[in-house]
Amino acid sequence: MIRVGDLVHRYGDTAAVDGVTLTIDDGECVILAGANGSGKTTLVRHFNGLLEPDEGGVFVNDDPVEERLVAARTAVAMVFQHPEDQLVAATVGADVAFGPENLGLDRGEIDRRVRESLAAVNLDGREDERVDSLSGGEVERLAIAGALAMQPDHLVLDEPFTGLDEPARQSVLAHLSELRESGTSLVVVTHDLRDVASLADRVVVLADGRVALDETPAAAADRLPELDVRPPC
Ligand SMILES: Nc1ncnc2c1ncn2[C@@H]1O[C@H](COP(=O)(O)OP(=O)(O)OP(=O)(O)O)[C@@H](O)[C@H]1O
Repeated sequence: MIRVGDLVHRYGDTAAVDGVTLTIDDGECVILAGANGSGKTTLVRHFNGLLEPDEGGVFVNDDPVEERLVAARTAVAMVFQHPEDQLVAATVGADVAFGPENLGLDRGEIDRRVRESLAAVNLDGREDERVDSLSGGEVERLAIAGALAMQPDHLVLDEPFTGLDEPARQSVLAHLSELRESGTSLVVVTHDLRDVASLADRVVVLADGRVALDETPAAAADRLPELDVRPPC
């Protein structure tokens, strides 16, 4: 479970996250939506301690993130916009293996996770390719594979579908659905609900750093346009 309590994050005098309280249960899929600049990325960066709260705090699996940083980073995997900044190795296989290697897993388990994670994003069998030869969409898929290989309790994806073609999108969606079934919670940051509405249990909309809406997708649909969120078709 991820529990956010009265979280405030300021950049200078401006509160980008302004008193957010939110719980994400295990196995739940939450869409985090809102207009540009509403605080979505800032909020999720607190889920594994990439930012420190000015007020309030975040608990992951009941551990306070600030005090149990390694536990939080093991439990919560993130895929951000500009995934090219997240790549850590020269080849596809080595990049996906990096996280599991740091968990100290044995080689057989690492290889299995690399294979399965690449297959989930339609990059099967491309372990030996250089990352600098990949297209933008392939880099996005590689970053998602890297997060999947961690088999995290909670997976946060910030605008994961922007550069994906339809087969890759369908493949990632199918895998996210399986993950949710297996108890992984998913937080998908987007301002276009068409991507993941079918998967979501809840839609949380931020406006000016505050929770403006927290509803099921069906109940939220009517209010989304006024909050600058594109509703599902
Ligand atoms: N590093 C930073 N320094 C100063 N201000 C920042 C920084 N990062 C974000 N902000 C500001 O904080 C506010 C929230 O930004 P954030 O990126 O969290 O919003 P967002 O909802 O994720 O936006 P987008 O949909 O455009 O990605 C914005 O006003 C933004 O300009």
